[in-house]
Amino acid sequence: MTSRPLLALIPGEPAGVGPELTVRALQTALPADVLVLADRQTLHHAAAALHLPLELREVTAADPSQWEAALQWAREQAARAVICPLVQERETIAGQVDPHNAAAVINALNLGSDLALAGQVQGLVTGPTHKHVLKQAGFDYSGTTEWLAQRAGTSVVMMLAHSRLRVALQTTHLPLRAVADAITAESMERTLRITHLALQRGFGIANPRLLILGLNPHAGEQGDMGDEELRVFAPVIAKLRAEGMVLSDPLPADTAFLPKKLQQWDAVIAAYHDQGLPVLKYSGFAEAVNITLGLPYPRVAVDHGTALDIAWRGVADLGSFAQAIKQCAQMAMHRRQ
Ligand SMILES: NC(=O)c1ccc[n+]([C@@H]2O[C@H](COP(=O)([O-])OP(=O)(O)OC[C@H]3O[C@@H](n4cnc5c(N)ncnc54)[C@H](O)[C@@H]3O)[C@@H](O)[C@H]2O)c1
Ligand SMILES: N[C@H](C(=O)O)[C@H](O)COP(=O)(O)O
Repeated sequence: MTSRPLLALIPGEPAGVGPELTVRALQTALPADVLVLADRQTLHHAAAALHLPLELREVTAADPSQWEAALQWAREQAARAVICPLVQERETIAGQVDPHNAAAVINALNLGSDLALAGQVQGLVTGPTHKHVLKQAGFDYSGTTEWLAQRAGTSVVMMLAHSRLRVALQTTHLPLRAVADAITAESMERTLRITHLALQRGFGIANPRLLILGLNPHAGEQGDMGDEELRVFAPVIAKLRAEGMVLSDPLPADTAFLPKKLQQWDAVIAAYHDQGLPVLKYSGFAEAVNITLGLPYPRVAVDHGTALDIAWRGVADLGSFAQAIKQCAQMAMHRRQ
């Protein structure tokens, strides 16, 4: 038995950079044992394209009693991994998504979720998925965050983070037109509570300070440019402040990210995806990770997409993928303690 956590590792979209990053990560000393959930041939082909060694030992998800011997074999040498194979319908062509292979991606996410919910793995690390090809194949999929939340039957918050900035989102993969209506007093309160609790429990911040971005330009300019800040945000903030939470007023997003201002806060709560993530990615692309707060297990993903334009060429930055494994391992250890 080892004290290292066991994480399920899902490369994501086969035609993207996920298989390449998986193979490259497996060449390095990892801070956790991993159980790869993917198509075996795709990983071998990616390794061959990169001229990298790769040995895979197959186990079945249904029989965890086999796992320890296989994990011990993998620990002995780099470029070895244990895999629960999820067979794709078609061979992967790097850079070309194929809806026929979407089911294998979804099956990997479902298996990873089931294993994590059952406590058979202590966390889930995911590479990038291609939202459109999964939708095209008939899955009601808007993102892995939402998919895992639904399978776990819980509400979650998407937070992207690097060492200098954390950004949590009130809304995720929605058309901009739908954003204002999606932010209700209930949804906002839920987002703030989940983020507050996750920062306390997962990050050791005793009383997290949350900087809340307004929805409208100039945070509504006292209601002249939109009244959501007065009508929806302010009452929720007042209610939670009365419980002791440290929350800013709704602040204008254009100056909220000034480095001096950020020093006083532990996380920024952005109203929508492209209000918060461009700043986060500009300031830390390839070192940041995407953490799903509120799940009953740690789930950490990369901060980038499938990068079809550079897949399997060996030029993709491994930083975010490696950091996702490290962060998930740390969170799993923290929960164990
Ligand atoms: N975590 C995720 O699952 C995730 C995140 C973002 C986007 N996506 C999905 O990925 C697909 C493509 O999205 P996109 O084109 O907007 O974003 P993208 O991140 O795939 O690509 C944007 C640009 O960043 C570059 N890039 C991405 N990752 C890189 C890396 N590791 N190293 C170096 N350069 C890298 C790409 O080459 C491209 O030029 C979409 O279907 C989107 O939904 C998934
Ligand atoms: N919104 C994230 C980003 O832009 O990086 C990413 O698409 C999230 O994807 P998942 O929910 O599929 O992890």
